[in-house]
Amino acid sequence: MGSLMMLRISGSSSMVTTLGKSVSLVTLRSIIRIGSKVQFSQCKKRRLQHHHHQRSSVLVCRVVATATAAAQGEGTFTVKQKGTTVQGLPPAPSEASLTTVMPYLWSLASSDTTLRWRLAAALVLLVVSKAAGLAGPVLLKQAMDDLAQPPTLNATPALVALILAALSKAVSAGLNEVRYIIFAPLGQATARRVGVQLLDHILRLDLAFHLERQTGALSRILDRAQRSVVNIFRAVVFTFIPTVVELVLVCGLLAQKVSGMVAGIVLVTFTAYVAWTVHITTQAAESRKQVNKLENLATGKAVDALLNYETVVQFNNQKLEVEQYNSLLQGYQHASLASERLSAALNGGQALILALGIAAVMSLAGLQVAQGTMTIGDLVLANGLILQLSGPLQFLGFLYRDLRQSQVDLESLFTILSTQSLLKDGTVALQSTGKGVKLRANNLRFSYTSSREVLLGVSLSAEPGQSIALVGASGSGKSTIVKLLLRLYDPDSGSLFLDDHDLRSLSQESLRNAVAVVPQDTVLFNDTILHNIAYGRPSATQEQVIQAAKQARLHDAVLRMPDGYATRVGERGLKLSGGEKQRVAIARAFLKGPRLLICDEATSALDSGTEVAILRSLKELAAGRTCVFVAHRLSTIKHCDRIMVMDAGVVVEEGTHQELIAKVGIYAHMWTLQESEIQRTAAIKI
Ligand SMILES: Nc1ncnc2c1ncn2[C@@H]1O[C@H](COP(=O)(O)OP(=O)(O)OP(=O)(O)O)[C@@H](O)[C@H]1O
Repeated sequence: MGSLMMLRISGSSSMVTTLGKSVSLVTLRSIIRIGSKVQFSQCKKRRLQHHHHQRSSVLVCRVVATATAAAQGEGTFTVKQKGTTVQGLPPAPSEASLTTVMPYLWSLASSDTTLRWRLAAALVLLVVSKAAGLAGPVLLKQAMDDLAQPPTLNATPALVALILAALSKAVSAGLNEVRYIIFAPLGQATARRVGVQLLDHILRLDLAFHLERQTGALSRILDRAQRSVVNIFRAVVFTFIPTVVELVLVCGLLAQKVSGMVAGIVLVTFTAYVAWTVHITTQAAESRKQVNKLENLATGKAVDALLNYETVVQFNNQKLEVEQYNSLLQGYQHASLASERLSAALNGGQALILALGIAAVMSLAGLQVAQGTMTIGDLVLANGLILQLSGPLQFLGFLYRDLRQSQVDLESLFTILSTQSLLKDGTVALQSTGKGVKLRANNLRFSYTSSREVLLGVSLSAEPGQSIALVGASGSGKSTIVKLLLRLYDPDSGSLFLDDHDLRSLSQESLRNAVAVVPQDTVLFNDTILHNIAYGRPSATQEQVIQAAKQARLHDAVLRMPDGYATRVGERGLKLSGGEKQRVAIARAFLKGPRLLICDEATSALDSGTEVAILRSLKELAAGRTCVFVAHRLSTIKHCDRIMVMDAGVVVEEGTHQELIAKVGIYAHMWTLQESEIQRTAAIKI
């Protein structure tokens, strides 16, 4: 005997589903304390290592469940705990300058103890590897000075110094590699956190935000934000800090071992180099912004055309799409070329400054050697140290550019992260299971844009388990009411109540758990049909999903098409008809078991045979739940408890089918028209 147990933990909130009943829990302890309903005991945590280096832990517990008198279960259950919990991000700064980005990234990286240790270890290794690198030229100078004193009695110290000088490079490089390995997870983990949080944030933003953005452009921002985080970390931890440390060490050594003058020239060269790099890169950043903008437009255009492939082909507009894409790409090319030219100026200038600096140091050192104020060893030391510094300096320019570009990319990230949803989430939890919900709407007024009001004072109500229908002319505001019910928008004035709670006071999660929508056009994910149905309740078992599919009259043969349950929609010729897609939507709703069912033109795109079959499924689904039907075909809603006839944003008639027919008003007129249409079609068929 067994009962279904699923526990999902993410962050601090938990959810346990037992015998079809969901209970929100804060920690595992409180699950154990529930006692009378569910008892977890002998819990053992087991860590699992998956491929792709993912780790998760699994809690295996002995569970005794006595949820209802009829169903009792006892047995050992596996409780899965997600290994990839994501903590919240620190608040994003309002703009992306170096002074705001660094503290932001620092707080991202330092919020995790392991990452903090990695960062500390990487910084220690950095100093040690730099010191090892600089030891090379110093040892070389030592050997030169020893060997330059004839006759050399004992050459051993000089030879040892030469060998150590050669080895120091290898030691420095080796330590560098270790630093990369220690650092890599830090950059990756931080980038992942940014990516996950950004997607989470975007998905929680309101519909208005999503309607204004192009999906392709959003996905690029998501992509670039993660790359930028890694780039900035790499640039700062591997290049800027090391170069500054190295510069200080080199100048100190030169001043002490060679001369203050040489150290001064190195400092001037470095300053000129950085000034040139910053000057050109600032211009390049502007140019890069333009490149990004045009690239986003071009990608967005291509994604749009691909997503709307069928429409493009139906209107024979391939040429138009390609031409528009081409002109956007041309703009992108011009902007990229300008960016490339700046890049060439940057590289040329940097090389020149460096060459002039080295020439100045070497000629000064050569002069001093000739005058006898400097040894050959000093000259070798100066040369070695400058070469040591020039390597990372060249890298510095490249990474500074990268850094500025990343800064530009992060600006888009911050803009999105600081965008707040227009809909403030409430705190009251609407009961998600149980009988139908009580629905009230008082005097709803709403406009999408300030220029036109779409709803001009709509009131409606439904008792638990009742069904209401919204009918009326196209554009009269029926779907808008549905959007308000789902709280995709808030009304400008008036209020909506579910179970006597104002919709604005409800948590959106609980609201959406209690409501299911069967839309006109069901969107399927590129996954198996089972997955698409399970989307209604991801924690459902395969048996429950198949049961829901049966309730929606989706035949097993369709589920298994073309060979087994594993085929993804769109793969190996698996494509569903309009009616089958509707059944998937209905199966989703069955699985969800909502308190409020909304059918927005659920059958209007179907032939009458399929419509009858789907209406039968819908009727079963609707039983006991509160339902809102939006329909053009009146035959589909004539049994509803209340029918609201809408026109230009107001309810013009309301009542039952019989009452409205008896009234001989708009509804009765629409009914007569549709009936005679049906008879005419039937006559044509005969
Ligand atoms: N996102 C939007 N932005 C601006 N106007 C919108 C938006 N969505 C709908 N509208 C407008 O609001 C009005 C009401 O639209 P709604 O979709 O609610 O009508 P409907 O009665 O459901 O129509 P139909 O029966 O054709 O689906 C229409 O004039 C429509 O153009």
